[in-house]
Amino acid sequence: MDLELRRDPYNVTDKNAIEVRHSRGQRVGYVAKTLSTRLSPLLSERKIRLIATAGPVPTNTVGLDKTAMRVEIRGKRKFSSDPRLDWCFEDRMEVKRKAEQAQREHQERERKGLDEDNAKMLQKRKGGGGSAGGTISSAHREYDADDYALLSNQPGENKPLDALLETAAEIEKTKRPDLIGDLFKVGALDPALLPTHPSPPGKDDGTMRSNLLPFQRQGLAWMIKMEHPELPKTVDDPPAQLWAKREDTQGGTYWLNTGTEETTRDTPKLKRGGILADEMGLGKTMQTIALVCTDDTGEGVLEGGPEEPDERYDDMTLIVCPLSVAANWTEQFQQHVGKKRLKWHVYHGDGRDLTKRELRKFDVIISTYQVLAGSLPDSDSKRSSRASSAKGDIEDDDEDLHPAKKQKVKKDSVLHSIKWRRVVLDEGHLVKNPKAKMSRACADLKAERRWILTGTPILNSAADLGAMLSFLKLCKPLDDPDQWKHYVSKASDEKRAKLLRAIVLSTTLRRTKDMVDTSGKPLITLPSVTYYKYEVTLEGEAQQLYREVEAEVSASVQQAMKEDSTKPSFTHIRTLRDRKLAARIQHDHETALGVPAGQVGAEQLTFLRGLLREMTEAGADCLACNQWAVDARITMCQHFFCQSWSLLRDHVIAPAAERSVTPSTSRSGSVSRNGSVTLPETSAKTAALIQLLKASEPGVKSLVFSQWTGHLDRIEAALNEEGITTCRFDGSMRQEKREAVVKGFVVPNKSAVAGSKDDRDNPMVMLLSLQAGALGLNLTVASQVFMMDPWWQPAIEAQAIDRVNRIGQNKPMMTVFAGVASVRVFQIVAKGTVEDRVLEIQAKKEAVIAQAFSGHKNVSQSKAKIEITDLASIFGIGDQ
Ligand SMILES: Nc1ncnc2c1ncn2[C@@H]1O[C@H](COP(=O)(O)OP(=O)(O)OP(=O)(O)O)[C@@H](O)[C@H]1O
Repeated sequence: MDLELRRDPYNVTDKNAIEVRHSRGQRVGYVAKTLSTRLSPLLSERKIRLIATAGPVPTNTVGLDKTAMRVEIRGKRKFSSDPRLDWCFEDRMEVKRKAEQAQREHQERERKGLDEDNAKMLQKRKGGGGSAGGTISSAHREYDADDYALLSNQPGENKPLDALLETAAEIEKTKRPDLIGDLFKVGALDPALLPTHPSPPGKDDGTMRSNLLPFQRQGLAWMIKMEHPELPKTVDDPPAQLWAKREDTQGGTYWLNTGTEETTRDTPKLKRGGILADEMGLGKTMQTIALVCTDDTGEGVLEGGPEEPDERYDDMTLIVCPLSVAANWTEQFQQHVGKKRLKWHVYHGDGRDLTKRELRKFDVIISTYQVLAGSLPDSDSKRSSRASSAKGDIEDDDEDLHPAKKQKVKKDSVLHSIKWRRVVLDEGHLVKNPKAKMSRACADLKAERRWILTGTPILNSAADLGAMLSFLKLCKPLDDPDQWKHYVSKASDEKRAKLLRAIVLSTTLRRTKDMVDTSGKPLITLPSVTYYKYEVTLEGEAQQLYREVEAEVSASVQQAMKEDSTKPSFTHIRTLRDRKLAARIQHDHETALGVPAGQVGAEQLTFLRGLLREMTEAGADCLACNQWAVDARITMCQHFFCQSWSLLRDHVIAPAAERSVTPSTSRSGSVSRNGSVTLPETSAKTAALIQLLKASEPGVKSLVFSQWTGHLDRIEAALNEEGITTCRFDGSMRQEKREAVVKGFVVPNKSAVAGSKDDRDNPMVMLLSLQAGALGLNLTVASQVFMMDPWWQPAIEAQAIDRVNRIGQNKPMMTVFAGVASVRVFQIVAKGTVEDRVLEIQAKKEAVIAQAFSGHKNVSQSKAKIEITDLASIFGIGDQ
């Protein structure tokens, strides 16, 4: 059979390694070292190519030690005289042997003091032999198994993946704290005990093409109840949206707000909706679709019988999501419902041409956060006028808007002019800053029922919950950020923890993948996830460069901490570090090229502005806050930020032509046309990635995440060079392109491995930017995830990983390691750099958030410490 031989320059144990692959592309072993050492340099110089054949070679080489093969070495005639090829030619080898023999004899004679003439003659013979003619155009030589073999069963080489995995540290992440989930794991709050919808939409009644799973039927019933909330009937009933019923000494009843301790005799108004926070991939989209397909009256679920919906609202649901998941929603509607039953429309890009009247023909409108944020005027922050489209006919909603905080939406904001039955914010944790334009635009929508879907309700701190309440308008008055600050943030540890728990329990439902039903059966069965920390070592100059830059950044952090006004965040620091690194490398590069530092050329400026425009239109997220970038700025190294990230302000390009570029230091200088700078860590990590990808089992598709699109570019180039076909999903891509990429990738490619011929039309690797690709996508076709740079927020990483670890991940045979079916997650970390410490910070961050909910002492100090001490510890400041 034909075999393929190719260089494996990323092999860490042997830089001359040559892989042997089946014609289908699967690696079966390596060429014997004795031979690969000779051939490898010539292959790299492209002086030769190899054609190999052998008898049958099994796909599974376990148990196989060595096997012989025949290799033809082909190349251009002019290279044939290269002395490194002498060993291929019997005549040249004969001459060589004779010369060596003569040499030995000569040395012997010399040693014995024999005559000089003979020695000269022998020397001449040796030189002549080296230039002997011959051709290698079809030279070949047969070797025995010892000389020329496939090594297949030696530790570290015959099972390349096993060997690689052995060098990676397995990280215990399966037991990561899930504070919100844990609240539901106790006693009567156990979601397994929730009532089930008796007759959910499904295949039987023809309303949906799929049936809900049992826990999803419970979820649907809970959602319906939350859309029809009821106040407690007796003093013993649990509070609803924090309102508890109380009796005074005269037997009269009044209402106590358990959050603010305010009392009133007026019956409080409850709001409709809540937070569905099931872990990623358990079917929040699916349950929401079922809710849309269900009768709005709550029939069959409400104990008191159906309740007529308010007719002042249009019977329409608005779904607001990040652009990257808009296609997923249409796909899910198509898959589970179909156009005959429901009509939906995507209100984004060209889809925005429809008028209000035209939109009313649809049941569901899917739009994006970017469209919503664009509906507020640019300089709206100081305005406080009333929402323009409100005619005052929906009093409830007008009351919802805190008068001082009402916004003036643009007159043509169709989405704000509709009174929605229901508004759903998908990935609703994105509205984490209630003062941000995007959050305000969402809060200003008019809706009878408001929902947030998120698998990661808490990203940074308990304040994220407050931000969600601002949209939901639940648990008044804590939905007002100022009131939240007053009653929650400033409360004592114990009181705050109690309050947070009460808010979660009256607004949220969360089920996690490890939960079981009442009979002890898991909610869903998924393969396990194994996490590996895979360290790469930076050497020599790269290591030195990192040390120097980290020292510089450390000084900046110390300064910022002293001033206290800047409040640097983890992301700031990482960005600052990378920026400094890039600037340094850039500077060196420019010095070498003779480009004057500190100047930005017109062409480059045009390029960066174009890119900025493109990214803004595409709705790229701010690298620092992970939200849709407000008043976006781009750095010279093509990083995209909200204007407000002050540490970076000196280094950015603003959209308006009159604003100029102000490079921060003479070091930053100009950048090449595409602005890319190769950080040394990238190449070391890419080498590791290539090794792991190539060693993976046939059929295993992989997701590769990085937060820097520049890194993705370089990874892409390196992988492509290695013959590994890739596809790409990032924030700069248009909606249609994203859709097409996902559609192409989700087709399984069962027998292919990365880099084989079979991966050309159906790639085994998808490169994703963490910002655009971590949320909402269904990519269960993959069973391996690579995180190329650790992220500060564990929840963001969990989001990325759960693109594969979700319903539909049923390919356990694909990644069997040590006999266990598993999804593999690799955290590729540059050893001895700041990244090493990020993983520790992740764990700490989780613990600090958990503390806020548990009410441990000194929570507020701990909270502050995550900002300051951890930053300090990243750069070793605390140790000084
Ligand atoms: N009852 C069901 N029947 C068939 N497929 C289902 C069902 N529930 C969920 N799925 C599928 O499981 C996958 C994950 O579901 P879904 O996208 O709704 O999860 P999610 O919780 O919204 O995830 P994320 O938080 O990542 O957005 C989807 O492909 C969906 O079609």
